[in-house]
Amino acid sequence: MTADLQALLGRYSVGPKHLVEPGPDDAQLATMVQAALHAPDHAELVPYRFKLVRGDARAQMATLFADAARAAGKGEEGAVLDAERALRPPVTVAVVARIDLGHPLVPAHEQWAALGGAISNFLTAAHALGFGGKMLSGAKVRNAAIAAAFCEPGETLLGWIALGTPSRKPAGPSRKPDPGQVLIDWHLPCKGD
Ligand SMILES: Cc1cc2nc3c(=O)[nH]c(=O)nc-3n(C[C@H](O)[C@H](O)[C@H](O)COP(=O)(O)O)c2cc1C
Repeated sequence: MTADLQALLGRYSVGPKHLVEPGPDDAQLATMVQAALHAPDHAELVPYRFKLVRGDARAQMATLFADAARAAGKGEEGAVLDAERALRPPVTVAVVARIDLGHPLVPAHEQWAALGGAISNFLTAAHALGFGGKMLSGAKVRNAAIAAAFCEPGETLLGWIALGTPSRKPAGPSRKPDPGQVLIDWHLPCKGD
């Protein structure tokens, strides 16, 4: 198997609990974004932005997360847990969608598909560079204060990619379905079926 395929087939998500320093540096992050930009993207709209949260900005995001947890009725324990989700990963990348609902050629679902491909390429590049990462969302993406802190009008906060050095290998075997469940020979349905 080629190294490229090994990186692709060996990728797995690593949650914030299992991410430690060091996080990726500027050049490594730029490579991840380059990989994201190589995903299929109809009309090259680049319908997304990645916003880096690192250093002191993590504490600012932690405050937003804790306030959102309190507003959602999670109490002080929930607030501490959610703040921890912002503080633990060495680097977090907020994923912001910029979907043009009125585009004459590219409908919204194609733009979302382009964003999905970008996230996938980003995470595969992170893995190939030796980092762990996980795409995360949760109800807090719909919290008004958090959304306003990350988005311009018309943008949507999809979630965050937590990034760092994995402190452990995946817990068990891959839960992915057999390719045969997904790859199906197509024929025109017979009339009367
Ligand atoms: C847009 C998006 C949001 C996600 N949000 C969460 C989340 O909030 N919590 C979570 O545990 N997994 C979430 N996931 C799934 C994980 O990122 C991951 O894909 C899943 O745990 C499967 O692990 P794997 O990537 O190792 O196959 C999300 C995935 C996507 C694409």
